[in-house]
Amino acid sequence: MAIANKNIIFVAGLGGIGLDTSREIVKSGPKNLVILDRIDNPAAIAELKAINPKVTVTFYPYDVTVSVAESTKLLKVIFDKLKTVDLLINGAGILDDYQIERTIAVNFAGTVNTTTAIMAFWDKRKGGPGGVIANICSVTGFNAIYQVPVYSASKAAALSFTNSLAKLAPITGVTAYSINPGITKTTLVHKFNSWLDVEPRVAELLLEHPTQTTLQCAQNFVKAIEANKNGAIWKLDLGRLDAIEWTKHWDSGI
Ligand SMILES: NC(=O)c1ccc[n+]([C@@H]2O[C@H](COP(=O)([O-])OP(=O)(O)OC[C@H]3O[C@@H](n4cnc5c(N)ncnc54)[C@H](O)[C@@H]3O)[C@@H](O)[C@H]2O)c1
Ligand SMILES: CCCCCCO
Repeated sequence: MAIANKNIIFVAGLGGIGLDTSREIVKSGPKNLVILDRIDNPAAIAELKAINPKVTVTFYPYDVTVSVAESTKLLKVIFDKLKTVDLLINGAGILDDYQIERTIAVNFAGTVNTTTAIMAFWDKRKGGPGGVIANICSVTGFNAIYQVPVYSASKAAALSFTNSLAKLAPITGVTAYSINPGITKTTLVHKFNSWLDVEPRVAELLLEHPTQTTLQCAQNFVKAIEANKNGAIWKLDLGRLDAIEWTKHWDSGI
């Protein structure tokens, strides 16, 4: 998908990975970049507008843990204004294995509910135009950081959901792919709690290994958007962008 002249909704577009990705997206000249986020950062919005004045950058406060009905109400405001939306990026995530329910609510249910809400506007069975969803999951969805099993499982769940969305594209007209960053230096990863304190030094130990910058991640994120490959499982690790072949161990047959 060429980003130029498209309308993009970016949930969590102001975070560490999010803001650098928003910067790279704006450089590619979409018509609208609508950022939904729990954090409000007017200076960041102003900076994005200044990067490319031709792009209309708007912000709406949004917490992905609200109901589908609440999400739908916000999306209606956006669709009434934009008329069409080409890409939804779901990027919200927390990393704190003390917060079990909230981790599942933000990282998994938040992605599911926001996706479910936009289907009302896109589903071709209701005369919708279809659309594209990019879900930010994680390499921990492939193989866990087992000291944060709740976080890792929430990302595996989001990855599984995204893979199913892609398989359902012929029915719904909505395609989907996952964005799976490796360890990327943001505030999320500086320090975080392991589950039941099984490893108090988990962040310190992980950060002893090579990481990537948010800019490297963002530049590869844009390449994945441009590739626009339904069902792709993109690994964005150590400054690389690689499509992962998922190993099939069982097939439902349907
Ligand atoms: N940094 C990494 O190493 C890494 C690796 C793989 C995946 N990820 C994922 O990338 C995404 C961004 O992470 P980051 O490292 O930039 O961290 P970050 O903490 O800088 O960004 C997290 C983003 O999620 C938003 N968010 C959190 N809770 C929310 C809620 N309830 N409603 C709406 N928005 C909410 C935050 O406001 C922020 O914009 C997350 O989903 C994270 O799990 C990060
Ligand atoms: C340093 C640990 C970062 C974990 C986030 C991977 O999704």
